[in-house]
Amino acid sequence: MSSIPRIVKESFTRIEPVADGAIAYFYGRLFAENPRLRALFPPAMDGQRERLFQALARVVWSLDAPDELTDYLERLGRDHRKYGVLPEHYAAMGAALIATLRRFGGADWTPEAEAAWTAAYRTAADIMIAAAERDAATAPPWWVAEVVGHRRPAPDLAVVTLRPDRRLEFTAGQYVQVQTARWPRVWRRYSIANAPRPDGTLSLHVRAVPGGWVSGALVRHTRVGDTLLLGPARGTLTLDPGCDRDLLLVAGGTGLAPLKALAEQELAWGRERRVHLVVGARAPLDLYDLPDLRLLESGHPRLRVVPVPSDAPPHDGLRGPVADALGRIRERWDDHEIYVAGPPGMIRATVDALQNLGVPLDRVHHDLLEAERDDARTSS
Ligand SMILES: NC(=O)C1=CN([C@@H]2O[C@H](COP(=O)(O)OP(=O)(O)OC[C@H]3O[C@@H](n4cnc5c(N)ncnc54)[C@H](O)[C@@H]3O)[C@@H](O)[C@H]2O)C=CC1
Repeated sequence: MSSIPRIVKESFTRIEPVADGAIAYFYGRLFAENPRLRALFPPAMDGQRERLFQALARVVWSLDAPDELTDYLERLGRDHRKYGVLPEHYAAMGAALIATLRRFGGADWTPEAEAAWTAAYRTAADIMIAAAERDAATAPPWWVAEVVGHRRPAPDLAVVTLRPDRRLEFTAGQYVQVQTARWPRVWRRYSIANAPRPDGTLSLHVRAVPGGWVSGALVRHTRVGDTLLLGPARGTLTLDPGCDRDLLLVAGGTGLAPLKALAEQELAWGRERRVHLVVGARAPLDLYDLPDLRLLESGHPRLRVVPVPSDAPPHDGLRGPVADALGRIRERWDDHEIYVAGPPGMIRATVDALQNLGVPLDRVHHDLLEAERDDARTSS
């Protein structure tokens, strides 16, 4: 068996403690030697540095799991198309990476380590390039989408409806990356809030978070007729068409978006499954989509929508943390397939509550890791 994984992992453990300096050096060197590449990256590099290191760590630690690694690299290669990355850029990245490792690898950086990293990088780059080329045969690197609807149900919220210039295929529950003209090369993820529609439009639920570049631009500075760029649809928070258990969908704030899409999809399939959509929000004003949800409910007896404002004064409905409300809506959920989306704390509290109610964890689907990653960013 090849010794490359072992050598690469061992030398990577020397780099991890000095990751910040190493990544800063890597980009400094890359841009000094290839000034034109700077234009592919956003003006502020903070999140970028973190993402690069996370991707590198994931590749290094999966070297012993070739199938998983190939899947990941192929996805990475396809996703890099929207940044304008070309095959020739990989050699420049590889040279800067090896130069960085040589500098930060200390006394353990040997010719053997350099040979192992060079071989591993070349293999990874070849997989990414090949996946990007295959993808280019069927899909554009990005879609230009016109804003055809922009509703502000609350000062910091917008429901934005977009019409891509060509059909953007997606499965209910997936997300797209969005770039606004105001913040070139800055991409942010938003869940698509609808099941695929015949006219190809898609809606996003956006809350302007404090200091949020893209979210602020989408809520406050975007009008009907503007255009945005969209990346391809991604994500695994999707329904299993073979599963016939009733559905419980638990949303917190704009985490409603993917769950509304799942509810629409399930209802469009027209099966017997019943759907509970529990919508957590801080205040009644934050139940921004309730009129639409009530309309959907009125046309589908199998759907029940339960709004749960957490910080609202007493009223005649349910209130309090959405996790606490579940046991009051129904005693048992262990016969349901369950999807949860919202802020990381809400996802964690909901999963704990479901576990206490006896629900097996393999029935509970969520994007906690990705929600944490989004939340950790100072600007969204
Ligand atoms: N696939 C997913 O999981 C998606 C997740 N999101 C995430 O959902 C969040 C939505 O943000 P907002 O609308 O501002 O939500 P928010 O801050 O207004 O909270 C929504 C609900 O979650 C509860 N909550 C918030 N923090 C909590 C905590 N630490 N523990 C327990 N409950 C908590 C609130 O009481 C409220 O009921 C964002 O973090 C966004 O990234 C958005 C779309 C998709």
